[in-house]
Amino acid sequence: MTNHFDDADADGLSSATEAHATDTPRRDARRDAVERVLERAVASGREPSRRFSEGRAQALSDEDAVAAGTRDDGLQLDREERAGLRRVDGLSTELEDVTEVEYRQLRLEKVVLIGVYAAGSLDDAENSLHELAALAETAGAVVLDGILQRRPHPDPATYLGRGKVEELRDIVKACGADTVVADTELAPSQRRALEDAVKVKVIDRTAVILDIFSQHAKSREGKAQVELAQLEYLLPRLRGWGESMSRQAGGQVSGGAGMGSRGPGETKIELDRRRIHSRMAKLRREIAGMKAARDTKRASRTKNLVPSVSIAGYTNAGKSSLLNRLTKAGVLVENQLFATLDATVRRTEATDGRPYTLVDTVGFVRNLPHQLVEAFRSTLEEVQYSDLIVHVVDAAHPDPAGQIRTVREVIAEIGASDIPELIVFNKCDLIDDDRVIELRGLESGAVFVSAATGEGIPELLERIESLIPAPSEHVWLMLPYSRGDVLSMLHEQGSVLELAHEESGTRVHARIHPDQLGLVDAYRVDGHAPLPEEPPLKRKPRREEAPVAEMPASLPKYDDR
Ligand SMILES: Nc1nc2c(ncn2[C@@H]2O[C@H](COP(=O)(O)OP(=O)(O)OP(=O)(O)O)[C@@H](O)[C@H]2O)c(=O)[nH]1
Ligand SMILES: [Mg+2]
Repeated sequence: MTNHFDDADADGLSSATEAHATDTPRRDARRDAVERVLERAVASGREPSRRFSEGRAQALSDEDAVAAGTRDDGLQLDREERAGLRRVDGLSTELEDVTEVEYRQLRLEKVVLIGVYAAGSLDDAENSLHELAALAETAGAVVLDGILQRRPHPDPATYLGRGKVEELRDIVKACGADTVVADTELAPSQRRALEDAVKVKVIDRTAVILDIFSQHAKSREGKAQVELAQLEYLLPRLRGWGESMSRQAGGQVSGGAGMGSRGPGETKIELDRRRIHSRMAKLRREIAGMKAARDTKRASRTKNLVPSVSIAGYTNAGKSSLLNRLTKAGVLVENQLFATLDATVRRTEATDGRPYTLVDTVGFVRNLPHQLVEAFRSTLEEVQYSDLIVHVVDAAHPDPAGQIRTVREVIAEIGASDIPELIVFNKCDLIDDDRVIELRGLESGAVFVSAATGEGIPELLERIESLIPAPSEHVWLMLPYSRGDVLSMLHEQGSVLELAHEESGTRVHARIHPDQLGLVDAYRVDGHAPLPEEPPLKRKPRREEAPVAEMPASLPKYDDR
């Protein structure tokens, strides 16, 4: 058997305090561990050899490459708070310490990753493993080692094949890991069998993502939804005496159930189940209540006829950076997965004065746990009801097509695939011209920007403005000074194109929504005549600016009928 964990590495990693002190040693350690695993996989799988030093996480950017972007933001609001969430070494999570109901409060620390890939899909497995390592690290763990096994399908009983399970047990023992993380969603029975074999906690990708979400959710609704998702995940995975005894009764296992199957007893499990069910019911009720409040809020936005643009995309693509760049919103930006977990809505204005909202959303990830798709409809709901989806893609990522596919799948899952989509390749400061050509081939209508340098942002704004629905009706009005309310309605919801203060009132040329025509009918001076040729758009005069002196010639004469 290969030496999975040589001493030099062990030294570097055993001092987890050091690794926690700054990000770089952690990241280096993660990268080393993942590369070791991949090298082994290549050696055993006889895949064509390749360079792993190029390997990068599916989502996490290369630290050096994004450093410039990170430094420039200056908007890392709760970064310190976030850093405080990183776990402390020494809180060991031996399987026996963890009662089943507390299973959801994982304390990941020293983890070993495992994955299975089919022949020919090593590239994909590599990306996925890097991403899993990044996820584990975001959750606060240090990645020590791992096993990648090539086989057509995971073993239905133990995920890895029997020989590999033994190897895994040795690796876990040798490096003192306390958790094994599988790069997939494990069936409850697989997880159980693996735990019995390796004697430490085994969790899957879904559990890691849920854990990250639970650490980072901030709003009351976000927290409630994550808890609900966790309980949903937990429920079929409760285990205890009851089960292992019935297994014994069936003659399957005798005495070898292992410490992982020692549970708090059948009654306790039943009690837990009931408690979980009632907690879930309570959470569902609470969420329904909060949803009503959110709907009202959104309805008032919809009622205002303000178009909404949602910024969606793979996690770490730079959505929040882009929102900050577009609106100076001050949203947390981190080279971390799922930095954003609650929707941030910002109101902004097109160059012609039309207001619209920009919504930052939670990042998408491959194999998004289905419990979370359900649970995160709240942030994704903003996507569902938006007029335009700005789909941000990390241009410097090794597999942008894969990311785009994943995001579109989730968009389809939430029933938003009929909303217009604008692909934006971000982080263009990191790519060369060849790459631009390649990406253009992938998505011909895309805009290329850099949230870090501001490159391409004006063009992006222009494209957004051209794609959001514009108030379609032109009206020419003579508003008496007593109707300041109508004028402000035009400013807020429509688009005021020209305006002149005259003796008897304000003369206005504006674009409004068809269902607002009734509100201004009394003041129309265009006599509902066929609309003239559309005049060129002009920037809306600021309200404090001096009134426009003269009316343009295109304006019809005031008709005193
Ligand atoms: N070099 C470079 N880095 C960027 C750019 N835009 C964002 N980044 C970096 O990419 C990382 C992720 O940015 P975020 O804005 O947090 O990404 P996000 O898509 O909101 O991520 P989640 O909220 O985690 O889904 C940060 O380290 C940013 O500084 C860019 O244009 N160029
Ligand atoms: Mg974000």
